[in-house]
Amino acid sequence: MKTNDDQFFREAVSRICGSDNIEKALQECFFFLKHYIPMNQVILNIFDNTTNMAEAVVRVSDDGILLDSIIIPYTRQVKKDMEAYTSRSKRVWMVRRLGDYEGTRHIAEKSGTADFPGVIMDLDLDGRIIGKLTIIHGKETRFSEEHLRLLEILNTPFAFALSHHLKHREIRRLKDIVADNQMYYQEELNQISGGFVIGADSGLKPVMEMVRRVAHQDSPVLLIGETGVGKEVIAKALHRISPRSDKPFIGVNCGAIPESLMDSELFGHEKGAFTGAAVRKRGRFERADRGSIFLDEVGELKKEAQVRLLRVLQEKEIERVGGTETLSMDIRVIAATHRNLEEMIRDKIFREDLYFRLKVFPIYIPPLRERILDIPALVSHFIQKKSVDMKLGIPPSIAPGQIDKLMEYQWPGNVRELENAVERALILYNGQQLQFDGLEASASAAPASPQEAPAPTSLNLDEAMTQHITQALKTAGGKIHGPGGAAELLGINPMTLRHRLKKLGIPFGRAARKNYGPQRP
Ligand SMILES: Nc1ncnc2c1ncn2[C@@H]1O[C@H](COP(=O)(O)OP(=O)(O)OP(=O)(O)O)[C@@H](O)[C@H]1O
Repeated sequence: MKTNDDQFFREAVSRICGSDNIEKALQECFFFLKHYIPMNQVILNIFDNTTNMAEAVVRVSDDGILLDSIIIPYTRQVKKDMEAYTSRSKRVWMVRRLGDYEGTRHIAEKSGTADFPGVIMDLDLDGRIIGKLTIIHGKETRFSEEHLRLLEILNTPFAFALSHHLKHREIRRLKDIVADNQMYYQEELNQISGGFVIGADSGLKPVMEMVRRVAHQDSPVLLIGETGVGKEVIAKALHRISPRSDKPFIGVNCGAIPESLMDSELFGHEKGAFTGAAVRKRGRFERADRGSIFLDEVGELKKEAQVRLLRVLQEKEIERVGGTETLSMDIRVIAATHRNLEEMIRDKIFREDLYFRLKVFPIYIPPLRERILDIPALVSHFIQKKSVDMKLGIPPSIAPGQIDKLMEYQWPGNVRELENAVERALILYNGQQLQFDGLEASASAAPASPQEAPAPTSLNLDEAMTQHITQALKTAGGKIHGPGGAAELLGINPMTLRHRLKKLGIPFGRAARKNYGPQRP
């Protein structure tokens, strides 16, 4: 190595390895190399053999670091070229037109440099090409053998820097997955520490029966019910008993994400896809891969987002915003709504095709006023849970007559409202017994859904039975016998059920089916 080569090498390496941030390092190096080799753009590319995608990992030009990401599929020819490498004698060579050389054609076309001459260097580490460095200058530029010789001196440092960057990137990706899993296990812990379904053996029995039936399939499930009835609780229960239970459960509140961020939230984005997209971000679909995605308030999705969601459901593929790579997804979709989607279809604010995709298996969750027998267990569950959260020591007991009062109330906000009422009572707790005051004032409040008739509130056995059987009929869409029929859901003989229906005066049969609502399975 000549002395000036020695100095050149040291100066260049101090720049290539001078920063953990490869963009910054390449930019520093670019300014230095410009004194020796003509260039107005330098690109570090990788070729991923597993996905057959070529990616411009970093691009630096006279204008600075170019942020828009370029990832494109590469052809068999490129692969051949890479494989032929071992028999090629040169690691650095020039091409008259970047668009004519297979290994650079795709990225050159995408970056508008296809007509330019360039110098290409295979970056070689441990006898394997890990990427390419491409140097580009004006159309008339003639690179010399001396330029190639100088560049080749820097092969190993460039290869090292690229390899270090790729490892760093992989660690970031894995960290992301670990964070996801952590979130998931936290959820699991929450479930174990009391987040299970109260009422699974009473008012929600027909619901849980449906959940158990569908859990082992991959079919989309649509949970329908008023706000606060526990749709998310049921969605988590479904995921938990499904074969995907060891994979993530990712929730999306479709009503809470601004329209402008919806695509990036759901599908992720590439680095530089828009202002502020400084790093690549995985979307919720990608995070939910092999697990379940819970699309809460799906009725709130705007029309454009509905179209994109439909495409994902049909094609089971996503593309990150600003990306070209297509990612296959294996996801169980659980959607939920408190709105009447059929009415929204009539009003042309919800797409019918999306509705049919989502409602493959609809499950109706009845409002709390239709399953008042669950109230005592729910109240006791919330008292236990919140006493721990509020560090109250031994959970207080309930004053006599209070449970009756809670069972007489209509609960327009359903279980959520009940949970809040318990919390309020605990805050006001004076060391005696728990009182639930302030409910009477809103006892006449209308139910959250105008479609639902108020339930009987008496504890009379016949009335409670009527309520329970009516719920099973609603879940079964009025069907009595056969799979999914009310008799099966209730675990009794269809003949016995018919007998009880007559005795209790509950309408049934073909003519009465309309009573059990079109949205209910
Ligand atoms: N069966 C249940 N067992 C235990 N907790 C429940 C049950 N149902 C609801 N909850 C609790 O009530 C609250 C509301 O439930 P959840 O968020 O699942 O309702 P939702 O129907 O999804 O509401 P929204 O329509 O507003 O999204 C939560 O804190 C939840 O833990």
